[in-house]
Amino acid sequence: MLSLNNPDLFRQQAYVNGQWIDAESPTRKAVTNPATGEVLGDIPCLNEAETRAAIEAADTAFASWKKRTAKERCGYLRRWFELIQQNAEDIARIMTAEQGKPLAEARGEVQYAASFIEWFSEEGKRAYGDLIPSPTGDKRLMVMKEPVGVCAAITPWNFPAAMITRKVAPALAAGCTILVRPADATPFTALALAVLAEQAGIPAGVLNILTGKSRVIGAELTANQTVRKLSFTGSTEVGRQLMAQCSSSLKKLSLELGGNAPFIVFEDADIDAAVEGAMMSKFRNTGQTCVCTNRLYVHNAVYEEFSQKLAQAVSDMHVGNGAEEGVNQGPLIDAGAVSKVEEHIADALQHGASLLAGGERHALGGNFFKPTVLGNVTQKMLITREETFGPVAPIVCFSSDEEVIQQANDTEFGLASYFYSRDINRVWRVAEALEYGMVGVNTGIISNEVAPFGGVKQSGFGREGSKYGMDEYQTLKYVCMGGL
Ligand SMILES: NC(=O)C1=CN([C@@H]2O[C@H](COP(=O)(O)OP(=O)(O)OC[C@H]3O[C@@H](n4cnc5c(N)ncnc54)[C@H](OP(=O)(O)O)[C@@H]3O)[C@@H](O)[C@H]2O)C=CC1
Ligand SMILES: O=C(O)[C@H](O)CS(=O)(=O)O
Repeated sequence: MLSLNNPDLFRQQAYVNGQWIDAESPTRKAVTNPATGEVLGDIPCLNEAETRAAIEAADTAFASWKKRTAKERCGYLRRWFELIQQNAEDIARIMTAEQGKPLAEARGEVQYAASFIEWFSEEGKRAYGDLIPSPTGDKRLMVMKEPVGVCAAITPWNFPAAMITRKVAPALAAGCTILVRPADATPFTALALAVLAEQAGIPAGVLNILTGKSRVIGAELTANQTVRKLSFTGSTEVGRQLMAQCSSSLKKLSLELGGNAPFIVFEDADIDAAVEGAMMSKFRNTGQTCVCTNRLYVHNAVYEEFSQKLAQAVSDMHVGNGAEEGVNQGPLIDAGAVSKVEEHIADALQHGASLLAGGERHALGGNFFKPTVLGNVTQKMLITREETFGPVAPIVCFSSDEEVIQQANDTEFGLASYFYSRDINRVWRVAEALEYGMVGVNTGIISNEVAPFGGVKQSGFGREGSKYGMDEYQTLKYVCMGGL
C-alpha cells in the first residue's frame, strides 16, 4: 500500500460537480503498478448518461464561473498551486506507483505541472482585448476575449499531472469549466489534484474528473453539443479519431500528438554536451515522452567518439523500481510497450544495425527493459519511421548538412527536434530548415510553462503553455458601436 503523509489524497472515485461518486455499474477498472504488477486500487466506470450529467453540471457551473473576475478565478488557481506544493511529495509517490517513472522524475513533474497553474494564475489577468481605430467617425470598434465554454480534456498516462494542469489551468483562468478524462493507467494522480482543487475552493462543476472506458466517455464528450472545446494529448491515431468525432459539433480543438524527434550532432558540436543532451532527451521517462529523441544523426567525423560515449553512459544507467532511490530508469508502462521496443530493435538488427548497448529485456523481468543503443542505423528501418516510445537510441551516420536536414524532415511528424553545433551560421540555417513545432539547439530539454509547446503536420495543432496557451480556451467577440 502507498505510504502517504496525507492519505486523503488517494481517491478511488470520480469527481463530478463537487462530489466524489461511484458509477451506477458495479464494474470497476483496476490500476496496477507497472514495476511490480500489484493492484494499487480501482476506479468506477462512468457510462454515457453519467458523462452527460457531468457535462450538464459543468455547463451550470460555467454560467457563474465565467462571471467571476479574472482576478477572482486566478486567486483560486494560486491557492491550488500552493496546495500542490504543500502535497508535492505525496503526489510524486502516487505518480511513481501508477506510472513507474523514477521518484526524482515524478517530483520534477509535480513541479512542472504546478508551474502551469502558477503561470496561468498570472496570465489569466492579462487577457487583454483591443480597441480598433474606426474607419468612420460614427463608430467605435472593440474586440473582447471571452471563454469558449464547457471544455473536455483527454490525457495520456505518461505525464499524469502535467498533461492535466497544462489544459485545466488556462481553461479555468479563461473562465471555462472542464471535464478531464485521465488515462485508465494513471487516474490517481488526477484525482489527487482534484482533492486539492476542492480544498482550494474551486467551485463544484468547474473541474470534473471522469473515470471509466475511454471510448464510452470519449463518445459523449466529443458528440455532446454543450462541450465547445476538446484538448487531447496522445497518439496521432487517436487524435485523428477524436477530431472526426468532434466534427458534428464543430468543437474548438487542441491536439498534442505523436512525435519522431531527430537529434543531430554536427562535426563542430561539443560531444560531451551532446551525449548529456541525448541522455536527457532520449531516456527521460524511460523514453516515453512525445518529445523524446526518436532517432540520432551523427556526423561521420565524430560518429565513433559520440557512439562510444553514449553507449557507455547508457550502460551505466540504473534500471529498477522508480520508488527506489538512485533508480534513473523505470519500467515501461505495460507489456505492449515492451513488445513495440523489441519489434523495433529486431527489425533494425535484421536490416544491418549493430548493437552497442542493451538490446534485451532486463533481468528484473516484467516491463523492465535494458536501455539500448543501436549503431549503423538507416532510414529503411522501422525505428527511424515510427515512434518507439521506449529506451532505444538508434544512431544514423551522415556526411553533409543537406543530407541530414532532408533525413530529419523525412517524416509525417513535426513535434520536437534537436541539434548540436557551435557554428552560428549553421545554427540559424538548420533551426530554420527543420519542419517542427519546437527546436532544441545545444540542449535536450526544451519543455517549460513559458514557451509554446506543440507541433505541426501529424503531430497536431494548438499550443500549450506560454502566453499563447490562453488562446486555446478563448473566443474573440467583435463589438461595433455605431451612431456616435
Ligand atoms: N504530443 C504530446 O504531447 C504527446 C503525445 N503522446 C503520444 O501518445 C502515444 C502514447 O500515449 P498513449 O496514452 O498510449 O496514447 P493514446 O492515444 O492511446 O491514449 C491517450 C489518451 O486517449 C485515450 N483514448 C484512447 N482511445 C480513445 C478513444 N477512442 N476515445 C477517447 N479516448 C481515447 C486513452 O485512454 P485509455 O488509455 O485509458 O484507453 C488515453 O487517456 C504516443 O504516440 C505518444 O507520442 C503521448 C503524450 C504526449
Ligand atoms: O506528454 C509528453 O510527452 C509531454 O508533453 C512531454 S513534456 O511536456 O514533459 O516535455
